[in-house]
Amino acid sequence: MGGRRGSRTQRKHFKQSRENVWKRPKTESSSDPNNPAWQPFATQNPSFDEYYKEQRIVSPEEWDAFMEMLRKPLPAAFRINATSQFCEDIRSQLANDFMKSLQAEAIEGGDLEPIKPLPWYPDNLAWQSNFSRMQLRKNQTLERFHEFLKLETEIGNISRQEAVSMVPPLFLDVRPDHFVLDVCAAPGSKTFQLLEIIYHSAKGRFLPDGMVLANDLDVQRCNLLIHQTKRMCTANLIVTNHEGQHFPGCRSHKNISNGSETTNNLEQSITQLLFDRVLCDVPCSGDGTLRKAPDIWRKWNGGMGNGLHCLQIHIAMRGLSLLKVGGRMVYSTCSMNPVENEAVVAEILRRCGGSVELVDVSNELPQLIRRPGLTKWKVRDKGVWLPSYKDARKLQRNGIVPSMFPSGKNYADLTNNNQKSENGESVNAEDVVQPDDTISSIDDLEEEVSDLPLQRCMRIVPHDQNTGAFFIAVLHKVSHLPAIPDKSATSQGKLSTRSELYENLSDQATEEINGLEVSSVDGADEKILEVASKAEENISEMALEAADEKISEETSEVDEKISEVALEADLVDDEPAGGAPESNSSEAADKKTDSAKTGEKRKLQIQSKWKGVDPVLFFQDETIINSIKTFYGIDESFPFTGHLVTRNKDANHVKRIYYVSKSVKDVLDLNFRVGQQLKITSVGLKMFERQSSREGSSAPCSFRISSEGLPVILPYITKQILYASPADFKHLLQYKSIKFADFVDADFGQKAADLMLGCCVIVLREDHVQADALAIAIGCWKGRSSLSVMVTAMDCQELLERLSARMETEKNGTLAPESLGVLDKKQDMSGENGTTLEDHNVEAMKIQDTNASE
Ligand SMILES: C[S@@+](CC[C@H](N)C(=O)[O-])C[C@H]1O[C@@H](n2cnc3c(N)ncnc32)[C@H](O)[C@@H]1O
Repeated sequence: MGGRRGSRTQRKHFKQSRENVWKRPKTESSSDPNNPAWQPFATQNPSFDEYYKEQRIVSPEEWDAFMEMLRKPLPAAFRINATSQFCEDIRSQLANDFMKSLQAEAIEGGDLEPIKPLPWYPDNLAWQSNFSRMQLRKNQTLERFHEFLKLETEIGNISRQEAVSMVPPLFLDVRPDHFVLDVCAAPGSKTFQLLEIIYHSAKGRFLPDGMVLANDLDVQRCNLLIHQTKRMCTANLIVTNHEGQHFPGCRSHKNISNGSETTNNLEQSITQLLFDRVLCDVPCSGDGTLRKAPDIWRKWNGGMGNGLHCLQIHIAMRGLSLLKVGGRMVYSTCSMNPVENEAVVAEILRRCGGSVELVDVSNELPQLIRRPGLTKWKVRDKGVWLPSYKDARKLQRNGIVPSMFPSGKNYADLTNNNQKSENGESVNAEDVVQPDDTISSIDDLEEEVSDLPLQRCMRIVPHDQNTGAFFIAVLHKVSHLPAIPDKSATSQGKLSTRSELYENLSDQATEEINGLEVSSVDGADEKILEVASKAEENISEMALEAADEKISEETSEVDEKISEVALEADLVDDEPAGGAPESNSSEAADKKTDSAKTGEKRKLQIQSKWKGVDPVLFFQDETIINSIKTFYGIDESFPFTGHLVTRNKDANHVKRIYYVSKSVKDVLDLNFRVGQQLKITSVGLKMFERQSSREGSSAPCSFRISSEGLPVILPYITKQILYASPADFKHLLQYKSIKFADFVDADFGQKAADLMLGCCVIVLREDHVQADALAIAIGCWKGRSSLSVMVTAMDCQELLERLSARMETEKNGTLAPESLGVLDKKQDMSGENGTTLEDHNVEAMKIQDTNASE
């Protein structure tokens, strides 16, 4: 079953592409070679050649090899889900079965290695196949491999992900207790990987201490991410929907114990949302994915990166301000453009003035071939090369800012001999050209070279190891960020008026760029106005950081008020959440007005209620909680109180109860205290679902355990749980519903008959005395005369095959699939009993248990 026992949800709506869905939509004619209108993609673009030759991203001698590789299709890469209970089976199937059986085909086709583990990925968990899609369909051996890839992806045991895209999470050095922020997370490949790393290093513990907060600006992509990560079955994930550059700080100035709000636990809760690790996989022009998305050849132009540079800096700066001192942040793009890469890293280093270091990670992942970051590059704008910012000024290129250049210098400061920025404030010493730097004539200046250690950045180029291209920089926060004024678009580029900014950005807003649709007029307007107003107000990320970190008593009080007011305002038109008191609406409104004056910036983030987003509420209905505990005999040691949440305001009609880890619970507690600054689109692991069938409502407990939640609670269940022999377990998977009298093990049949009506858990009896979290177990329905599985047909098939394969491998002789009467897959799935109870409804329940209405 997928992921950590797998989410059994239908994935058909999300099939198009998990990794790449945020990219440009393919036109019908461009994607289907069988369509008569289909034309092969042009795989050249003269401006691309000119741009990158000039940037010298590879040496002139390598240019042809680089271009040749860019024109070849990208080999398929995938990762085995390290937390899947079949991880080892799959790894061994790849190494022992497919590697050998595919070898002959590969040699025939001229490839030496058909599939191979990526040497730099730990534990042989990531693989690359050298077959193209067409080849995979060619013959039976390949088709079998193709089917394997499809099924295991569907189940969640493997994830298709571009090899280079797997690199950034590996450099984050994530540990099981870390709080990790994934700022631009959708569609979630790296979030999934981060969670895997947390779980894997937590050594099988189903509730690690850490958590991942995955954020994305685009709500639809957030939904894709939620779907994708469902397969992880994790209680340690929060998904939010914010602009990364304005991600809320959630600073609470009350040091409240957890217990005062939701529990009696006296542990101190967190008072600010800070992270041990931050991943900024920012929106970019994406030309590193040319091999996978060849339509980029046609769309590519030299200005694409310029339009994203400032946003990338803002997102990265916000990421750094949310990072704990001592923490690590990875900045990455799938672009080859230095303006989106080294220039951004250089600018954040300058802004952080020594509080952030670029880490030399040359000793980490030594088998990954990478090249050092560039220290010199040029900027191209509207077909003209600009070696330094002075050229941009000369040519009045308003869209170009000093930080795009290697030196980051604003020559206006030089020529004006002025140590003040344009808004009159002192600028960061590192940005000012010092006297001994003075250039006698700025016309002398040709090519700029950065004096920052940008060679520590990593560039992955396609022809080094047959991949896409990627850029990665690893940053370490050594101390609090300095409080310095913003020197973003306005002060740097003399873009002092809204109209200038508008014009500048409109020029750039011509392309649909990865993850950021700047082509739409509305979208562009919104972005432009936002940047313009930001520039006018001179509100910087640094100022926010300063406010966060060097907060005075006074501001602290103000913030607290804002939070309280926001919370109260929330409560006026909503029901109390988390046991917080109700408030008087006019008072709240007054307070809100006062606070609004003092906290204009923050007000934007603290909306009293997030429109269109279900509230997150702690579930505290003791009657229901106790009925669940009693029915399933849940051991007292299972942390229940304060860990259950719902998204339904109507306590009487709660359909799903989600479980959250301690780390997520702490963040939710904090979020309530700060007036729900986080716009949470998804949180928690679906643990219990209300039975709505006729039989279900007559069962003693109206909630069943969901498939996703089962692994977490399994070790704590003492009632409604049975251990089936391999033969009976397989029969259940095969026939889906079995009468008590028909079980091979009559004793088991009798025990099943003795269970209470309703949901129960059947564990595969191995050597376990007691089920542990890694045991193979399925949710079933105990009807009046039979037991029915509550698992999707696809998951049943996967489980059956995996169990059969395991048993064959173990060669214990007695449990060969044939001897267990395992039916042919097709026969099995097409039968009436193929209907399963996943996503149960009344009808499904009736069909499954044919005797239910007796
Ligand atoms: C390169 S993709 C991220 C890919 C993702 N990390 C993964 O591995 O699956 C960039 C993402 O940034 C999002 N995005 C664009 N602008 C953003 C912003 N201002 N704040 C946060 N996310 C943003 C896009 O919606 C897109 O999903």
